[in-house]
Amino acid sequence: MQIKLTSVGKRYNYEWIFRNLSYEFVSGKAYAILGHNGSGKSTLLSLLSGFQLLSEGEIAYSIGGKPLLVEQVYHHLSLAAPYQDLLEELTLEEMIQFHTRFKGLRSITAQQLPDVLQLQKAKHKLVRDFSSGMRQRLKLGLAIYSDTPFLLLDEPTTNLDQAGVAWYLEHLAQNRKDRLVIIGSNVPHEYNFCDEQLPINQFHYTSPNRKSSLLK
Ligand SMILES: Nc1ncnc2c1ncn2[C@@H]1O[C@H](COP(=O)(O)OP(=O)(O)OP(=O)(O)O)[C@@H](O)[C@H]1O
Repeated sequence: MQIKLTSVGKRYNYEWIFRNLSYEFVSGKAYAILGHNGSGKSTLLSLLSGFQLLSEGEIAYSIGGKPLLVEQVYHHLSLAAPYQDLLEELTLEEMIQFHTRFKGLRSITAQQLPDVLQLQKAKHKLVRDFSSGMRQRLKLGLAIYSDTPFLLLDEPTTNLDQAGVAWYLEHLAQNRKDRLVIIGSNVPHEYNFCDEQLPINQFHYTSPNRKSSLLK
């Protein structure tokens, strides 16, 4: 999987979040998108996932050397993010069954996943009754263990305790080979292992006065 950005910019209404972003992401590497709160990390991740439209520029995707339409990216993508919903009315076991109808798992079976998540005791518990750390582990486990070449993780250790952070680092390390991994973060322990760091601030649009930053 390869993603090439050429002069990409995104604005909401009249506010440019970033502009002139040219970059190339390739499989086999892990990338950290860095920046303070509100700097545009989640915005960039959602552009990369194809969930949001660009305001300017181009994003080209390819897989195995063949071009991939943006509409097809979600087939090859797994995602864990704070704004992602879980199905509250399902039990853990049902949630895993539901997920695997759309995305198969890599290296383990659906029956093994609760053990891998260290949530075996919660197999029959409704997701709505999960603690925030359990929810985060479930989101991460479904993303990391989905059989996809493109893994996007936004703020992956949100709500995790020390053991949860260690779990995340271990399971991601075991499942990142040959994948493109992109992490949005401002917490060093969740991205220290990444091969590349991309501070979003360097693409912030700065203008001498606010008027000239308005869209012409
Ligand atoms: N749908 C939207 N409409 C208008 N403005 C938006 C929208 N989504 C995000 N923004 C603005 O874009 C900017 C970047 O937001 P974004 O969520 O990408 O930042 P972030 O770096 O991920 O922040 P955090 O670390 O707090 O999660 C912020 O100023 C935010 O208010």
